[in-house]
Order: sequence, then C-alpha cells, then structure tokens
Amino acid sequence: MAPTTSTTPSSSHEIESFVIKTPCSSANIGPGFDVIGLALSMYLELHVTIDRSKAHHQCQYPLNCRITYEGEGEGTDEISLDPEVNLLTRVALYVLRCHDQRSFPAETHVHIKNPIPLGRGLGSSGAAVVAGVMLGKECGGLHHLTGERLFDFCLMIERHPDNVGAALFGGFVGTYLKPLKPEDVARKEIPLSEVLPAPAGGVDTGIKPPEPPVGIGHHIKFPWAPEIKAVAIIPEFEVPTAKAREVLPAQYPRPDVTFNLQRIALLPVALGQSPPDPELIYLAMQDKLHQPYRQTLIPGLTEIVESMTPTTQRGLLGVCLSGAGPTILALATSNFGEIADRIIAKFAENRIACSWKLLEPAEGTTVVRV
Ligand SMILES: Nc1ncnc2c1ncn2[C@@H]1O[C@H](COP(=O)(O)OP(=O)(O)O)[C@@H](O)[C@H]1O
Ligand SMILES: N[C@@H](CCOP(=O)(O)O)C(=O)O
Repeated sequence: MAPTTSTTPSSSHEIESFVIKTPCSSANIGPGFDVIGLALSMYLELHVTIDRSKAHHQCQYPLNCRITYEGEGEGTDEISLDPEVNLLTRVALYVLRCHDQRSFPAETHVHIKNPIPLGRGLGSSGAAVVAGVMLGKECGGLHHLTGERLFDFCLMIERHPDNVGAALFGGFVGTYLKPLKPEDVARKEIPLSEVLPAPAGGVDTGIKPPEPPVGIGHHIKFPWAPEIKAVAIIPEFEVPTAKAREVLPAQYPRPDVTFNLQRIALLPVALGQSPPDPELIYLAMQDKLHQPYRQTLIPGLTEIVESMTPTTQRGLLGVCLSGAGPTILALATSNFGEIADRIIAKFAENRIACSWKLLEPAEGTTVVRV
C-alpha cells in the first residue's frame, strides 16, 4: 500500500496529534542486492503532538522540538534526544528546510517507540529515514509531497533504495533508479554531510540544503504467497551497514554476476506462487555478490546459509542474510520455532547469542490523526 494519511480531524484546533508508523524491512532476500526489499511487521512509531497555542512563546527546546524515546538503544549514545543530532529529526529538518521552514512548529513533541534492533540488518536506519521524511511533511503541512517525492528525499540520505522503498511503500518490492540529467546527477551525489549536517544547525543558520532531483527512485510491487512467513534470527551484536558495505569488492567476476542475475529472475515469481515451491525458492535465494564477503563480519554465516535446505528441514523455503546483517532471515511455511532453534544453535557454536521473531509482510508507512 502507498503511504497513507487518515483524514480524521485532530482533537483541537490548537493541539494537533498524529502517529507515524513505519515497518522494519529485510533487504536483498539473497540475490537482490540493493534492489529487493520486504517490509515486515515490526514498527517504528512516532507519536507527535504540536501545540500551536504556544506559537508566540519562547520555546525551551532547541528547534522547537522535544524528543522522548523508548525501545532499542534507549539511553545509549546511538540515540540522541537532541533534535540537532537525532537521525529522525535531522531528516525531518532536511525536508522542512528544503521548504524554507527553519525549525519544527512550536511546540513539537516527538515520542519515539522503537522495537527495531539497531545495526542488525532489519532496516532500523531505513525506517528512521522514512519516518523522518514523513515527520517533515506532516510538521510542515507539506501535503503536496507524494509518496514518490518522499522517496526522492529518502534517497538523498539512504542511498540504496531497497529498504527505504519497502518501509515507505510496504510489501515485497523491487526498487530501481532511473538515469538522471547530468545536472541532477551532480545534485544526487552531493555528500551526505551537506544534505544532513550533524549537528543540524540552529534556526538562524540560513543555508538551504540541496533539494533532491525529481524521480530519483522508483518501485514495483511483487506478489507474496500468503503461506510464507519470515523468521528473523537476530544476533546480539551489531554490524553497521556502512562497515558491511566496505567489505564488498569494487568489481566482480562475470560468472558471479550471471549467477545472481539468473536467481533474481526467479525470486519474485517463486515467492509469489501459491502453494510455494520450496526447491525453487531455495535456489532463487542464493547469492554470490554480498553474503560471501560479509562472512568476515558474521562468524558462521556461510555455514548457516549452506547447511539448511528444504530437504533437511521441514517447512523451510530458503535462508539468507537480512540486509547487511547480522540477522538471518529464514522464509518458511511451518516449523518456525524449530528452524529458529537450529540457526540459533549454529550461532552458539561461535559463542553468539540470538533472539528470534516471527514476522509477516507489512503495509508501508501510515499517518493516523488522533
Ligand atoms: N529510531 C531511530 N532513531 C534515531 N536513530 C536511529 C533510529 N534507528 C536507527 N538509527 C540510527 O541508525 C543506526 C543503525 O543503522 P545501520 O547501521 O544502517 O543499521 P540497520 O541495519 O539497523 O539499518 C543506529 O546506530 C542509529 O544511529
Ligand atoms: N542493500 C543494502 C541493505 C542494507 O540494509 P540494512 O537493513 O542492513 O541497513 C546492503 O546490503 O548493504
């Protein structure tokens, strides 16, 4: 489903309240490196209140915004409560400043509820970017911004489209970038530090950030067979996505590229067919472009991916690395606990503890007025 906004009016003219809900995601699903994304049923929520009766008061919070937070990373350095530093509010400010609004409306309170584990390959930063772009749209009253245009803003920040595409539009998606005009290419390649300075700078910083070119990214929705569920096995350690991209080579042997192209031609069809064909899905989820290299950061990865097959495990369809890892995603139709336990036992051989979750495909980002 495309990003939606409910039309129910807020409770008072002075106080506006709404909730932004964005799903986590699993990118790649094996061969679809930087292309395929799957939105899953664990949600980042922003509970936002804007008290417009205070518009003429001096607000005690920087940039008129108070952040509170509960969930993953609470109380750690990874999650700042300073709106100039926090990823979500910096992204919202990027959208606001592109529209000549220097700060949040007075007085804005953003309460963040985040169950998505950080740095595990379940799209926590993608969800934060999508929810942040939506926060900018809603706080700025920027109702003309369509889902496709919001995607452009996301892509100026998170520069691979797979997990932001899934988090914004929902479901099982293929994402792609269209060639841009030369002047637009230059704009898209502007360093992230200029798009999203940290700290964001106060109200008086007059610099307008670079606006995204129109139509950077696009997506297409694939069908998903209703029998297929996702088992996420989540190790206790983090692998920052930037680090997991640094281990990838700049060039690949041609047979490895052909290997992935053959599988990516199968994957969307294989996962849309009902009843699912385990042998076809298992084959379609193989990869040679990112998983083998990420083994250096995720002990046991290759063995886990290679040791479980539909013939050795009932209910299993396929296994892959979720996003940049270290989470493992097993697609299955039954025996979810047994599948999780086997993968947890493999990680335990390397003294790595894990938790696991049973997830389902989810709809994209929604905004509900309360
Ligand atoms: N809800 C959030 N609010 C603020 N920052 C967040 C949030 N979620 C993620 N982040 C930031 O994103 C980082 C993780 O991003 P990344 O390395 O790309 O891993 P992931 O695979 O979880 O997306 C965290 O360390 C944190 O800085
Ligand atoms: N295609 C990207 C996806 C990263 O996803 P994340 O959830 O780990 O941020 C990659 O494989 O690097």
